[in-house]
Amino acid sequence: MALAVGMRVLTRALLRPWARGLRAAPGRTGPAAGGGDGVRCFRSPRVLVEPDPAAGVAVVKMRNPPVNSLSLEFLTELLISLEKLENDKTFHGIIITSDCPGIFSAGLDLTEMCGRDPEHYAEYWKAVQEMWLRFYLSNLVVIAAINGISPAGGCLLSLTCDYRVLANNPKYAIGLNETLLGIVAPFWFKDTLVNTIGHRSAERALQLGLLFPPAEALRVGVVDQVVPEDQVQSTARSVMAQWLDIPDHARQLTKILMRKPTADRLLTERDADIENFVRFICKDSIQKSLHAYLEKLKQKKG
Ligand SMILES: CCCCC/C=C\C/C=C\CCC/C=C/C(=O)SCCNC(=O)CCNC(=O)[C@H](O)C(C)(C)COP(=O)(O)OP(=O)(O)OC[C@H]1O[C@@H](n2cnc3c(N)ncnc32)[C@H](O)[C@@H]1OP(=O)(O)O
Repeated sequence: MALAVGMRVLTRALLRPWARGLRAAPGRTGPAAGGGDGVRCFRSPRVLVEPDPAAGVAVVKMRNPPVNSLSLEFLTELLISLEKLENDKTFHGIIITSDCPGIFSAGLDLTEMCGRDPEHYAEYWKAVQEMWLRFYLSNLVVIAAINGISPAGGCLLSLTCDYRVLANNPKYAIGLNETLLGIVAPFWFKDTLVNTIGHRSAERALQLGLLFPPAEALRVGVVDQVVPEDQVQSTARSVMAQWLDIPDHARQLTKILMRKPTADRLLTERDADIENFVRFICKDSIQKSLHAYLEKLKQKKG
């Protein structure tokens, strides 16, 4: 008993620095509907939360069609959903997945980084940082059930999770492909990949902008498991049960021990990182590359 209380105090002390200043901004979430068992169901236009209170797990479904691009509004809604779940003692784990067929997330929303003013770029980048910090340091067990393609920011979101299950579909691929767009993955994207697959594999993947199909993703370690498409959710649920069997405080402290140095680096350089991003993204050459890339995506159809 005394040990459990001591662990709780220690956990709070360790988590406190991240809790401060990391609260999600108020957004457009809909009213929480009370469930019959007292557990709240969270609704927002782009995030669907399906709670399973008996298991202590909630499934968070991203539904920002057509491609779940991480727009400012979508990021805000995701963060608010995460915060609500973290603040509800019913939940110990979340499974993040997509409600858009064939696409987990197309990554950062290119329209947020093109043809806007520097203030907008700064606001957007702060939200991207926030998403990374909040998911990376979440006290919940976070499992990605990756049921679609997951480039760049979509891959980053998966990499913040504790475990990744990818559907075995040859159309799906995952990786940090920024260089293919003529842009550079920031140091904290790079650090997260290095922590997951090691320095050499990360260097090669980042320079070449590799998008790994399922078998390759598993071999290099970008994902932990590849399963038939119809088993992605059930696999995520059974992996979650294993993780939830571990005493929560011990697991949370271990997660923080493993991730703190990486998160600290961004926390201490957060403003400089925003300035760097704004300077980089405002360059004519970068704007031209991004415009050309967006045009190519649009013309693909016609
Ligand atoms: C040393 C100095 C260092 C300094 C460093 C400082 C700062 C670093 C600077 C920048 C870092 C930025 C990091 C960026 C991270 C990112 O995530 S960038 C986004 C990367 N994403 C992609 O490359 C994916 C692009 N999309 C696709 O490949 C495809 O859309 C698809 C996901 C495979 C889906 O294909 P399909 O189903 O065929 O759908 P469409 O291509 O037709 O797309 C439908 C519409 O969606 C629009 N769209 C697609 N992706 C995005 C996106 N990421 N953002 C916004 N919009 C997107 C697409 O244009 C279509 O729109 P329309 O319907 O035509 O209007």
